[in-house]
Amino acid sequence: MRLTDPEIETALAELNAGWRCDGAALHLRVGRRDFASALALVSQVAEAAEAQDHHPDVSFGWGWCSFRLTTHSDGGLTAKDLKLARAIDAIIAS
Ligand SMILES: C[C@H](O)[C@H](O)[C@H]1CNC2=NC(N)=NC(=O)C2=N1
Repeated sequence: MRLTDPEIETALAELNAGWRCDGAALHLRVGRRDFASALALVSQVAEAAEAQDHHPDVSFGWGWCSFRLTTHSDGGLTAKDLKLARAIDAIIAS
């Protein structure tokens, strides 16, 4: 069940700074010290995604990671994306 725009707005306000919504997906880009640190974050997020059976699209390189969350089976944003975004926020804050 796709989220409504008000639900998305509320969720964005509750998530940590940095998440952006393009309507169909949530986007977050974070900096890291180097390539190994970026890969370590990707690995931590991958673990959470596997645990939730809900997966981000991921790009990363030396000093940065980028996550894109959408529910492919629903063609847009759902509560599953918010749950994963919260998990990613917690990993970044840890
Ligand atoms: C069968 C399995 O539950 C589905 O393929 C899951 C896997 N991870 C997923 N991740 C995302 N982002 N969207 C999905 O629709 C999705 N579906």
